[in-house]
Amino acid sequence: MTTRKIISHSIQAPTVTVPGSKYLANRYIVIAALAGGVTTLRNLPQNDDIEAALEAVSQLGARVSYVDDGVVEIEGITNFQLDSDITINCRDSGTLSRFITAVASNMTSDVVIDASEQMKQRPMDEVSQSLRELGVVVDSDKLPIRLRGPILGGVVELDTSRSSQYLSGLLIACLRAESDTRILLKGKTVSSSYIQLTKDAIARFGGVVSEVSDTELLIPAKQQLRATEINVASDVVSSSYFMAAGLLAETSIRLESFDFESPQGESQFYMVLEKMGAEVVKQGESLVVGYKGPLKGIDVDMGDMPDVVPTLVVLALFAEGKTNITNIAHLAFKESNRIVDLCDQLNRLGANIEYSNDSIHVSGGQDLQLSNLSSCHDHRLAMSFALIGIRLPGVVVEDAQAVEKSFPLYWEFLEKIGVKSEEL
Ligand SMILES: O=C(O)C1=C[C@@H](OP(=O)(O)O)[C@@H](O)[C@H](O)C1
Ligand SMILES: C=C(OP(=O)(O)O)C(=O)O
Repeated sequence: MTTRKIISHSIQAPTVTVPGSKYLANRYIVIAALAGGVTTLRNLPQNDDIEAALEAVSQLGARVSYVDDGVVEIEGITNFQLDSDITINCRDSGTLSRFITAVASNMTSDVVIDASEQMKQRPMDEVSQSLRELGVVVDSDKLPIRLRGPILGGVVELDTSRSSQYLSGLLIACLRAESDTRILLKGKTVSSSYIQLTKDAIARFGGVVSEVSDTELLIPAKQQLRATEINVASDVVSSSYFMAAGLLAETSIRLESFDFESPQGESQFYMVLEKMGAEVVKQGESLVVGYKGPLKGIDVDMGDMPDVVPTLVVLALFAEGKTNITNIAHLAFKESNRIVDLCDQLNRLGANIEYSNDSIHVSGGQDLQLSNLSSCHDHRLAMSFALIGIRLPGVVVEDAQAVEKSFPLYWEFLEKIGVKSEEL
C-alpha cells in the first residue's frame, strides 16, 4: 500500500487531455470478442480494469495483439468450446465481473469467474439468477462463479435497482443466444444512461437491441457482429478531477477532446458545476471550466452520475452553503460504500457531512483540520481526496495506489498541472 501527501500547488490555467474512456473500452473489448474478424481499438486507456478485460477475452479465445501505444487488435472468438476449464480474474472491476460472467455464458465448456476479495463482496446475484433463467448452468450467486453455456434465450426478469451493469452485460451476451431473449425490467433502473452507452457500443458492431417498452427489451438471437475500428473517446469521469482542481485553485482549466456527445450521465458534470457558479465555455472539441467566484451549494439528483459524486462532495466542502445530493443508494455497492466510506473519511477532517442510505448533505465552509484519509481501496476516493490538498496542503491519502484501477498516471497528471505530491 502506498501513502501520498499533497504538498503544494501552482496551478495556472492548464490544458489537459485525459486518457481514453474505461467505460467505452470495457464495452468495446467484450463486444469485439463476440464479433467476427479483427477489431482495432485506438486510444485505449491503460489501467488495471482494462488489462483485466483484455486478459479475460484472450482466455476465452479472442486473439489480442498490442500493436502500438494505446492500439490493440482483437480477433473475435471462433471456438466457443475450450479444451480445458479456465479461471478468469476480474480483479477489482465490477463492470468486467458483470459483463464477462454474461459473455462467458456463451461458452459450452466450464468457465470460472473470480475476482479480488473486494470485488467478491459486491453483488452478483442478479447476474447469476438471470443467466440460469436463460439456460446457463451457474453454480453460485457470489464470485467465484463456475458456469457453462450456451445461453438458450427466452424470457427473463431482471432487477436493475442495484446496478445497471447487470443489464448491460446481458444485452451484450444475449446477442449470440440460441433463441431471442426478452428482458423484463423489475425495479427502478439505476445509472440508466449507461444502458444507452451499451446500446451505442453494440450498434457500432452492427448489433441490434429493440426497446419494446420502457420495461421490456428484445434481443434477436444469433446475431453476426462485425469487427470494426474505433478511436476510444476520452474518459468523462477522469475529466471531473481536473475541472475540480481548476476550481479549487481558483483558475480555469481546458479539457481537450472532451466527449460532448457521450450519453453517459457524468459527461454533463460541467453543468452541475455551472449551476454551482463555475464558468463553462465550449470551444470546438474543448471544454473550459473557469472560476468566477466562490462556488455555491446546490440541491442535485446524482442518480445518473454515480462516479463523480466523490468529486462533487470534495468541491462542496469548499462551496458556500449546503449541497444536498440525492438518489444515490446504488453508491453503496461500488469499490467502497461511496456514501458511508466517503463521508466518514471526510469527517476525519472535521467536515460534518451528514448522510442517509440514499443521500449526502455537505455544509460548505467548515474549518478543516489536517488528517490522513484512507481511499478504502477505492480509486475514486483516492483521486478526489487528493484534490483537497489544493486547499489544505499536507493532506495525506492512504492506499493511494488504488488509482491504478482506472488512472495509473493520475499523480503524474496532477504534477503536470502543478499539484505536487510525494510518496511517504
Ligand atoms: O456500465 C458501466 O460501465 C458502469 C456503470 C455504473 O455502475 P452501476 O450501474 O452499478 O451504478 C458505474 O458506476 C460504473 O463505474 C461503470
Ligand atoms: C464503480 C466503478 O467501476 P466498477 O463498477 O467497474 O468497478 C468506477 O469506476 O467508479
